[in-house]
This record gives sequence, C-alpha cells and structure tokens, in this order.
Amino acid sequence: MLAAARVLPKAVTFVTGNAKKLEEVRAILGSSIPFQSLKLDLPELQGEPEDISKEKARMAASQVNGPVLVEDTCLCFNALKGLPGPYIKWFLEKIGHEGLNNLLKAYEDKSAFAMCIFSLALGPGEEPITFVGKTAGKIVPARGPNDFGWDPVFQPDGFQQTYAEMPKSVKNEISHRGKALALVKEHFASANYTVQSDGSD
Ligand SMILES: O=P(O)(O)OP(=O)(O)OP(=O)(O)OC[C@H]1O[C@@H](n2cnc3c(O)ncnc32)[C@H](O)[C@@H]1O
Ligand SMILES: [Mg+2]
Repeated sequence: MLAAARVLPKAVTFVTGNAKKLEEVRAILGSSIPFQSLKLDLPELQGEPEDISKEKARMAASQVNGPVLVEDTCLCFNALKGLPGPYIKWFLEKIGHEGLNNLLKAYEDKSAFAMCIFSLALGPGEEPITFVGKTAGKIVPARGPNDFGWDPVFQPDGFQQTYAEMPKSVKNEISHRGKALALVKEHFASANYTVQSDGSD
C-alpha cells in the first residue's frame, strides 16, 4: 500500500557545483524523478561522509528554501583506512592521478572503493534522508580520457577498464552513483511525493 502523498512546495532541486555529476545524475534518473538543478558551490565540509552529506543537504535546503537532493563523493583507499575519502577533491587537485598512485606505493594493497552519499532534505529544518552506493575496485596508473575527476585511476572489480575507459552507460550501471540513485528511485517510488501545482516562486 502506498503511503499518503506528501505534498512538496516545488520539485526537488539537485544542487551541485559539478557539471559532470549533474550529467550522470540526469542520465541515470532519466524521467523517473522530475527534478531541477542548481549550480552552487557548497562548502567542502569535514567529518564522517554521511554527516558531510547530510549537512550539505541542510545548507542547500535553506538556500533553496525547498526540497533538495545533494550528494558527496568519496574515494577510499583500504590501505589508508578509508582516506582520502571525502577529502579526495583536494588530494586530486593538489597531487593529481600520479600522486594518488604514489600514496599507495608503500602498500601492496591497492584496493579502494568509490562511494556516493545522496541526501534528500524535503525543506529547511527537515532531517535529511541518506542513500549510499559503493563500488569496489583498485587504484591503477591513469588510463582513458581525463574528463571527470579520478575516473582514469579507478578500475572497478570485475572489469579490465577504468571508469574513464568504459562507456558512460556501463559506468552508470555499476557505479557508486548509479547504486545510490537506484535507492533514491526506490524511495521516490514508495514515498509518493506530489508537487503543489501553484508552488512556483
Ligand atoms: O558541488 P559538489 O556536488 O560538492 O561537487 P564537487 O565537485 O565539489 O564534489 P565532491 O565535493 O563530492 O568531491 C568529490 C571529488 O571527486 C570527484 N568525483 C565525484 N564523482 C566522481 C566520479 O564518479 N568519477 C570521478 N571523479 C568523481 C569530483 O570531481 C571531486 O573532485
Ligand atoms: Mg563538493
């Protein structure tokens, strides 16, 4: 039985400063969840990945003044007990693909996992709901086009190609982001949200 419909004042806004993330979210969600997007560089927070994602959603919801979806992405090296994790953005920016490989030079274990945590806040002051997707793999010397973050150095388990080398459709099928969004879709399917028709502002 479907839960009673929760009426949202407007469509959910996916907030990100990253055009590549938005491209993947659009490709994965298709028309399954109607959403709009807003390019906003939210602060890079510190802490546990789930807390970071939730806090991002709280900040986004108060800025948008409505329902928002955000995500925070981590790249976690098992030999480094999960680091760089949520700090991968700065590691990538400062030391690049080669530096990421060098971080693991001292270790035999090159295994890693990519993790995406989406948070949905239905409005300002509302407790965000999180959806986690993880894909296991290993860190390899860069291969493939360099158009999205650390894609060239992450080779998912069971594949001979890095994320960067594989067709986008294959990445989206198996990726951390694809898995997290499958849970977001399930949530929307069961939550039965409706959007107020006169809610434009
Ligand atoms: O505005 P937001 O959504 O925060 O966008 P961002 O680019 O700041 O993203 P994060 O804070 O989540 O930092 C994650 C870093 O990992 C990169 N990244 C995220 N998803 C990726 C993916 O699927 N493949 C490769 N790199 C990715 C991204 O470019 C950042 O450098
Ligand atoms: Mg960010």
